[in-house]
Amino acid sequence: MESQETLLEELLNVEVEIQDVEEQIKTLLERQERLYDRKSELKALLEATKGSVHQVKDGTSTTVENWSGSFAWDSEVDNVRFNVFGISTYRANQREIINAVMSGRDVMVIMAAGGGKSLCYQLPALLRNGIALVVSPLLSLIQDQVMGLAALGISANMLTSTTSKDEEKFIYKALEKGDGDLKILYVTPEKISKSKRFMSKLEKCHNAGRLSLISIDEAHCCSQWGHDFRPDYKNLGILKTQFPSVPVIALTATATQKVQNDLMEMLHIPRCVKFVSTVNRPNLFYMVQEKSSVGKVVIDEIAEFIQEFYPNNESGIVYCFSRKECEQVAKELRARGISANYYHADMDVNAREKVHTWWSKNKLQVIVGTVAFGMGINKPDGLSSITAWESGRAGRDGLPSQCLLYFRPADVPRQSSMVFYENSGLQNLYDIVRYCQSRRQCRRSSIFRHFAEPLQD
Ligand SMILES: Nc1ncnc2c1ncn2[C@@H]1O[C@H](COP(=O)(O)OP(=O)(O)OP(=O)(O)O)[C@@H](O)[C@H]1O
Repeated sequence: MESQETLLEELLNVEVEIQDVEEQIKTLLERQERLYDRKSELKALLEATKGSVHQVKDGTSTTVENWSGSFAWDSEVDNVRFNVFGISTYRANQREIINAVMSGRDVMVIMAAGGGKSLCYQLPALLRNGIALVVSPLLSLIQDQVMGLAALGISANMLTSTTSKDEEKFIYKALEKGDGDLKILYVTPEKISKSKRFMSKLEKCHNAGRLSLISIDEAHCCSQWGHDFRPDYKNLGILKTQFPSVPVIALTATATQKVQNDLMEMLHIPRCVKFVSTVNRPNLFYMVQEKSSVGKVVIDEIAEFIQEFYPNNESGIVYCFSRKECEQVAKELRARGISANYYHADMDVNAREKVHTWWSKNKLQVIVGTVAFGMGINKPDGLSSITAWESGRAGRDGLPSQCLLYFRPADVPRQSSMVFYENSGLQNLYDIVRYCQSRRQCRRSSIFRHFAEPLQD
């Protein structure tokens, strides 16, 4: 039997060796992190290079024409901007985009969430003769837009699964015969791909010279490389084929170079004028918090965060992974004195609309949703306690807003199984895991890198 002294000596040696190995692991992990960062940077740069070659070949460039010069419609546009939309000055690229659309060109707009994309097609829609068609992926998004336009006194309608028979009749008459007052018509993509009746009315509208503009909102949904591919968006190329003389404006907040190229191809707009604004949103503050394995602790933390930073009922969204979790989290937040309700695709349309309206009118502080609630909700104020994927909703009024992501490495396998069959699914997931784990890099810089944009201070 070895003496106690020998054992102690060996224990000490082992401890020293463990410490040494831990140091080495730390150094290696740091090295791995740097390499991953450089890898993403190089891949993004490579994509961007491919893109610019493509741009030159296609002649799609923002520099060829001067869209900020003066145009015949300047005074009319200014009048509508100010007196109908109540907007005193343009934000970056808005005026140029409007001029390109008014000139009848196909246009692609990449502009950060809340940057003011809607004005870029709504304003030309009012000035051009006839009806503008807007394709938008989600009911909640469409309802929100139509509500907003009605408040401005603009005649906009939507043709979706919830449209009443009377309203449908009104819309079809407007398309077919030019009756009634309709300037902007919102539809979901299924209408284009599945409703022969609608397409035939649209054709009549076009033949009579009354289809003024086609707008594809959230256009990244067309691309399998985008983060939210929707099969019905795949067929939207038919619009340009059938109505070649009508300008198409494709808008999205997020499109890597690969997605942009894909969109031009899928929507048949190879010669579009492209406007790319910065992805940077200086008013958003990104934070990552380690997520406890105990559910109650996480809810306590979220509730404390809301109560500490947003005591005046400022609006927010909490995103969860599943519908069941949304319901549980909303209940738990209510139990902690926060006015919260859930929103997900399993609810019936009326219940969903009610929650959305309460929240919009500040009768509800927090919506707990799946990403179904993410896209396009136009509510400008307040906080968002959200995943990085959906920070799009936060701070749309330009005021400071916080984006807090709860991360636990043990959640990764569950997420992996969900995205495994998606194009670039795992790659995107690992990017976000690195975003969470990196302690060295500014979080904002990962966003620039992902979209191949030069770093800003
Ligand atoms: N030039 C402007 N001046 C002031 N406010 C503006 C201007 N342009 C747009 N807005 C307002 O900014 C908010 C966001 O605009 P909009 O909904 O068009 O954003 P978006 O780019 O479509 O965002 P998302 O990608 O999230 O849908 C709206 O409340 C809109 O009225």
